[in-house]
Amino acid sequence: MYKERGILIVLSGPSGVGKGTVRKELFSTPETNYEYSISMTTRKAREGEVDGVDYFFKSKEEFEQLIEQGRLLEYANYVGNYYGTPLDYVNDTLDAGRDVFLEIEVQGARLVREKAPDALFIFLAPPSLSELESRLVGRGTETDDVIQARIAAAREELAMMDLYDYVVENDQVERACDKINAIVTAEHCKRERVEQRYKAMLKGDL
Ligand SMILES: Nc1ncnc2c1ncn2[C@@H]1O[C@H](COP(=O)(O)OP(=O)(O)OP(=O)(O)O)[C@@H](O)[C@H]1O
Ligand SMILES: Nc1nc2c(ncn2[C@@H]2O[C@H](COP(=O)(O)O)[C@@H](O)[C@H]2O)c(=O)[nH]1
Repeated sequence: MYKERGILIVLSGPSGVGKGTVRKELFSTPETNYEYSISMTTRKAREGEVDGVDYFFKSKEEFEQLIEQGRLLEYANYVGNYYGTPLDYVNDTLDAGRDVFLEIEVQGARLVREKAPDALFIFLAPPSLSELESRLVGRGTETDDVIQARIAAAREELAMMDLYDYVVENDQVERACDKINAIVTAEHCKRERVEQRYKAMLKGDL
């Protein structure tokens, strides 16, 4: 039986905007029907992060081997570390008719746009630059140098938001989640093309 391919959902935006927080909130409810693609990274695990849950933590050599073997849908070198999306997991899950959710930075999202133009691109925007900075500082997981580098990157990343299908402001986590779920539901309605099935039925083709 023909099975509709899942939708590749790409949530992107600057560091500290709340992508991880929004993603965890989305996945904490049983109604959420997406599969989260766990990324590979060469970054060191933060306190409490678990290999195979938060990321697959890799050495630089291991990561470069994955690149050479073509096993990543996309990857980026972001503020001194590699981050990438496993290709087979994404393809197998989409082929099984399940939606896949990527939470990635902006360079990577651009590469996905080239390789999978039918993906759904959502940019998570902060209420303001100063709020972005205070979220990044308040998280307390990076050194001052890294925070400054991420803020510098954020200015360039924010300039890319009009390349996305949708921009969702993360003023409140629950509100942002509701909007993302609504966008995905609408995208399913669009792709199901119910009206074409009706037209075929009315013509007697089905
Ligand atoms: N809507 C919100 N209002 C206030 N604080 C928020 C909101 N969303 C997230 N935060 C806080 O902002 C900080 C950064 O959030 P988070 O780690 O989810 O960002 P991120 O975009 O995933 O960052 P990175 O790209 O660096 O992984 C966290 O301390 C989080 O609790
Ligand atoms: N291009 C990709 N970016 C990714 C991927 N997984 C995570 N990320 C993004 O990297 C930055 C930094 O993450 P952090 O965990 O060190 O704070 C952040 O914007 C993530 O969304 C990926 O597979 N590809």
